[in-house]
Amino acid sequence: MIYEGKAITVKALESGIVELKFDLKGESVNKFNRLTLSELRQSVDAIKADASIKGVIVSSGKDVFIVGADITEFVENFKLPEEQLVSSGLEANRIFSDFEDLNVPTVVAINGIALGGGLEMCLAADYRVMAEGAKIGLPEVKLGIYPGFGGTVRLPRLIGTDNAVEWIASGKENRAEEALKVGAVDAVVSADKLQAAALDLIKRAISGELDYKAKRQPKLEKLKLNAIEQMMAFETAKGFVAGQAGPNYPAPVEAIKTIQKAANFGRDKALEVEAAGFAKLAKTSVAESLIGLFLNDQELKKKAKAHDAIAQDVKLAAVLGAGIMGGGIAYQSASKGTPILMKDIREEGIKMGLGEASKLLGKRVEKGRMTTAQMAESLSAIRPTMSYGDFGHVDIVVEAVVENPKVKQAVLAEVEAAVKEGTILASNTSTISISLLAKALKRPENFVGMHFFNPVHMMPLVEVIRGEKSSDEAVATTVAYAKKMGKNPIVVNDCPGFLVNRVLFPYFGGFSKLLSFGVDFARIDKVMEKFGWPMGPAYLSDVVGIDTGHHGRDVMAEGFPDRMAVEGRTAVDVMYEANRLGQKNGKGFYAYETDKRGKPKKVSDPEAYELLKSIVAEQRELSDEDIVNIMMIPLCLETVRCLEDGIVETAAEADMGLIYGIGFPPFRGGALRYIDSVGVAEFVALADKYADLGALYQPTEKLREMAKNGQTFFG
Ligand SMILES: NC(=O)c1ccc[n+]([C@@H]2O[C@H](COP(=O)([O-])OP(=O)(O)OC[C@H]3O[C@@H](n4cnc5c(N)ncnc54)[C@H](O)[C@@H]3O)[C@@H](O)[C@H]2O)c1
Repeated sequence: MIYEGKAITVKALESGIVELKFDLKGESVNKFNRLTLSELRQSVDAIKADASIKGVIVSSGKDVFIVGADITEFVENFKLPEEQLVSSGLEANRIFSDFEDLNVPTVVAINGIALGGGLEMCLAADYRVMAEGAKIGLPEVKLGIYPGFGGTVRLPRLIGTDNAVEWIASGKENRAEEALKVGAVDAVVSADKLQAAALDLIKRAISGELDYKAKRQPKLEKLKLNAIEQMMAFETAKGFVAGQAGPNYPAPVEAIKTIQKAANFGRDKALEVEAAGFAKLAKTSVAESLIGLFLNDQELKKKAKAHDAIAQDVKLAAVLGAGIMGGGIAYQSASKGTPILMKDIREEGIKMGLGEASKLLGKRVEKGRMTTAQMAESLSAIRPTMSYGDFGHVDIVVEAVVENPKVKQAVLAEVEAAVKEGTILASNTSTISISLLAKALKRPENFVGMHFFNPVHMMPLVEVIRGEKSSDEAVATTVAYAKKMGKNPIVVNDCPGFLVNRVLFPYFGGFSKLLSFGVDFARIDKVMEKFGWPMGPAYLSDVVGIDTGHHGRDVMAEGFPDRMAVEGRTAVDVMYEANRLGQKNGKGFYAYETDKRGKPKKVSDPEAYELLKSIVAEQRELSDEDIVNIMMIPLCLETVRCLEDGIVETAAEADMGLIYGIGFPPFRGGALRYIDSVGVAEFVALADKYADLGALYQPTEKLREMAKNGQTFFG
């Protein structure tokens, strides 16, 4: 044994060939944590010191090669001052360069996924052999940073600037055939032949049949592009990538700028450019938010998994109501492999639900994601019915009829009588308290909320609501069913609006205030879209439906009269009374025309402006910053209240709920991380500045305490 550590071993294979194997003890995958990096340093030194070594094969003892850096370590690491980040980056890079500079040939056997630092390790070797099923890529931009172990230097020198820019700026994972095509790897073989192929390569390099030094050389030199070619490649790429990523996600463009800046340098100088840019990105709030988001998502998955032990298997589901939501739920369940009965009281309802499902399936066939046979199979897994005939075999029923407590209670009592004892009943209500609906049931312990978002097939979140009497089994089974449907479930406690809508309505409260000050809604939309929302509040109201918003607002006002009570006529009342219901009837805040592709296109409508004149209480001149604050403060404070009231258990779940449920700008990390990034004390002071706008702008006592004590939501 030449080296033996907890993450890496180096041992002799045969006639001067050694194997450097990554196999992190106590973990299911290999990752580049501090330990692995320091052991790589020692391994490389040990190889260097042993003159008998003639060649090195790098391999993995796990199913994956190396999944990338240990992202949990980023949080601590990135707190270091920028200069220290640069120097630790350069120190890490010296290890990879020393490995690359070994006086003997090196071959990597990529048996499974090799991402980020994992791929950068491979790039430092002379030759790469890849197993057919493996995937490689540099996904760092998804975390608001770029590759920092030489990826921006070695990849363009190996596969050409255009390909490297595409790989790095998109962060995509690449299959073996793509990797081979662009020259990122030298050979692709079936998994069982990988070791033999690596051995064969190294022997040929040792014997001199392959010139490994010539193979290595381009990675040590400047890029092979003349000035004009460079300008063409980089300027076009920057423009295109900036357009795709948008101004709030700087990392992809920074990566291109770095490749460009280092284009005329040899490896070592180029690595210095990379390290400087990496440290800058690591210190941005975008990187902090996106890394936080990744870690929050991990926490969410862990929490959802904890329910598995007591969850019942859902073999057959049912949905009541074949409307917008019912149709979407049926499609999602069937296409993910759980057959579902779809019941409605109206023939047209069923036709609509089925029509919606077959439209969505048809689109998947069109895009080549599904065969027509699979489409037929999914469609036949949706069984439309107008009776409770087969409900005796159903494991879970999702109720998605109209949003009316009396109707829902009646329907739930009716279905309870038609199902077996252990069947879980779940309501897809958007706002009505689960404990209230449970009052109509004989077995309230089997009842929970299962709140999907529209459109069901697109929106990743499902809120699973635990009512006062819901059992752990009912919650666990619903969580498991949501996961099986490909969704991210978050368990929340009961209150009107649950987490997401309880937080969304105060945001609309802010919107109402702005309109009462005479601010143009189209300007508000623009400002909030620039802030990072996928659509502004006026457009969102039109998409959701003014009637839905109007109704929800009243339910929330009843639930939280101290701060959500409606004061006088608002913009939503005006629109509702004028029968401007939004996209569904072609006019709301905007008017809607159909574009060439048959999609609704919003246009300005003077009539809407005329109507809104009646609700302007007082004309105020407000800056764009005021608009953001007036919209965001109520949303953030309500999220704080949800956490304090125990509606949601952790800050991570609250933030992820908003990102997955309503498209809160991911680069801002969620409402609570947004407060952290403003500074808790600064945020409280900001809210106090708008105190005249009412109770929605009132920080909680606990938040004031946090501000005083210098606490944050995320460490
Ligand atoms: N639309 C959304 O954006 C959205 C989002 C999340 C949750 N929700 C909630 O989902 C539920 C359904 O909303 P929707 O937008 O799909 O409504 P919808 O009006 O499109 O559909 C409701 C369907 O229920 C049917 N129905 C009525 N009474 C019934 C009964 N007794 N048995 C069976 N079917 C019956 C109706 O015929 C209709 O087809 C509501 O509680 C709503 O608050 C809606």
